[in-house]
Amino acid sequence: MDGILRTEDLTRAFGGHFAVNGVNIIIRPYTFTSIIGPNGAGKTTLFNLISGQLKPTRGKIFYKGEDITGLSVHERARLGLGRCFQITNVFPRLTVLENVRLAVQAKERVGFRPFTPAARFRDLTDKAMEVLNLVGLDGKAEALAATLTHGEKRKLEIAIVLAMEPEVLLLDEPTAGISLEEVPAMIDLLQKIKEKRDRTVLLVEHKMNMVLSLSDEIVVLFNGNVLASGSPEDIVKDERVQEAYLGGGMA
Ligand SMILES: Nc1ncnc2c1ncn2[C@@H]1O[C@H](COP(=O)(O)OP(=O)(O)OP(=O)(O)O)[C@@H](O)[C@H]1O
Repeated sequence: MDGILRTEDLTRAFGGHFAVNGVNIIIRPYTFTSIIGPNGAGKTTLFNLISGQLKPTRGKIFYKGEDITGLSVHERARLGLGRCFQITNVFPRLTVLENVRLAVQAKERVGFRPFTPAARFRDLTDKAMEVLNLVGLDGKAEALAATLTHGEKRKLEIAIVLAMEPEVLLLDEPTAGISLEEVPAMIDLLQKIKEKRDRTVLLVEHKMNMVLSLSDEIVVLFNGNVLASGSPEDIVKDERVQEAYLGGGMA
């Protein structure tokens, strides 16, 4: 089975150091899959290889059976791989709604336009509000993006990517840097995205406890290799995984 995404012997070296080393993973469509591992395990490197920000030293990446190894970030995005690009994606002087409406508009530019300009504007606004509703930022629609908290900015960033309707949503540590009080709301949002079951989600995270409840599948990286992969139940039982996480203490 090919899955929606598959890597084959995916490898990236920096100098003599193999950050990702011969990784073979298969991501099944419409699943929520998390890539976890201790610091330095190679998660971000693997993620950057999948999104196209980094080129592999060796190996291949397939999307829906097609070899996309040579494609740029933008070409991959056009095929349906949507990645949250940190906060740089957000225009701080625009409102939250304007930020998301621009993303809806960018997505629809390529599509069929049956509306008058006014009706089209309403339609874009409605679609943007729908996404803001999902991420819980509808109450902040008219706020300037610059005034959001860090956690809200990360939600906005997710809203912008969701507005572009990617088939695969790539999320890089969505709780990184946000305050502890904002973490449960982010987990709730990830849960909601999962429950919709309308796209495949690939999450990179180093907090084991956070991904156990969210994930259908977990891939554990250690020293650039896949240490284990399987359901959350399989992963918690795996002794190699327990050892990798501080000799038994799951982080
Ligand atoms: N651009 C780079 N140049 C040199 N070494 C790098 C580079 N990027 C990553 N590395 C090294 O590759 C290894 C894997 O790094 P990576 O950032 O992928 O790990 P990670 O699992 O995402 O870690 P963390 O949880 O700390 O973010 C580390 O040893 C890191 O120092």
